[in-house]
Amino acid sequence: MTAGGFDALVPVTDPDALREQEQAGAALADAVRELLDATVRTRLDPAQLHAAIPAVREVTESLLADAADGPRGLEPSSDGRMRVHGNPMVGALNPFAPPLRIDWDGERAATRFTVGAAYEGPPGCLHGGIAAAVLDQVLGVIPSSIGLPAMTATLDLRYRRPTPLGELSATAWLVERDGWKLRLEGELTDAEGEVTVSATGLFVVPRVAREHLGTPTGDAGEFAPPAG
Ligand SMILES: CCCCC/C=C\C/C=C\C/C=C\C/C=C\CCCC(=O)SCCNC(=O)CCNC(=O)[C@H](O)C(C)(C)COP(=O)(O)OP(=O)(O)OC[C@H]1O[C@@H](n2cnc3c(N)ncnc32)[C@H](O)[C@@H]1OP(=O)(O)O
Repeated sequence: MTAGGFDALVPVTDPDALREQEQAGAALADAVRELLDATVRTRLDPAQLHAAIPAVREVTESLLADAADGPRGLEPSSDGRMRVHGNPMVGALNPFAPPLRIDWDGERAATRFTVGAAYEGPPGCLHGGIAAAVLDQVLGVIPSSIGLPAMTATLDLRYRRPTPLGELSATAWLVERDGWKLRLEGELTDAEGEVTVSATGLFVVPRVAREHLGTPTGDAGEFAPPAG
């Protein structure tokens, strides 16, 4: 990802060790993403499917030997930015995330990504809820990148044509700012360049974030914790 529009960062004690941890976690997520895709696509017979389960469970048990009790929440990254690593769209540690890698320059955000069998809704096409999640995330990056971390208050979608699975892109842009409210628009586009879904969103800086303004991170919708 590119840097955000401002550079408020949190101090990281040992960035090299943290980077190594992040890279290993992301590599594991990549491998599990392949497993997810294979699980959906496999045509092995019932006995072969049952035979695969113990090995998968063994890996799960090994990972749970040292795991958080619940969601990870906001954590500092090796680059000093706060991130939700479990985010289902951009989280580096989440195998369900495509993952999106969103570039932004303040008032515009864009991503190219690939979706396969695990995201299928209508046959051969992207599930509409996933399209909504992608657009929610891409629109949601912009408020943070201009220092106004905001939550989705409304998200209106127009599904213009089916979105084929495969390579896609999404873009979003700021239309208007009115105090703590931001109006954003965006589009999901297929590999042929056809717009398949268009979105309009109202994002509102929540009261809790208003108290923390001045310490946003500029990253994918996260904000820094309160000082002290
Ligand atoms: C558990 C705590 C979490 C705290 C997180 C804090 C900050 C995080 C910020 C960014 C990071 C978040 C996510 C990552 C980025 C992208 C991922 C995609 C985004 C999401 O996935 S995000 C999850 C889905 N999202 C929600 O889960 C929101 C649930 N909801 C609420 O949390 C409140 O509802 C909220 C915050 C929307 C407003 O509440 P509030 O109390 O802060 O603000 P308030 O009511 O004062 O409204 C101020 C002005 O906005 C107007 N306004 C409000 N809502 C409106 C609406 N729906 N339509 C038209 N106008 C609306 C009012 O009319 C007033 O307008 P005016 O000033 O002109 O009178």
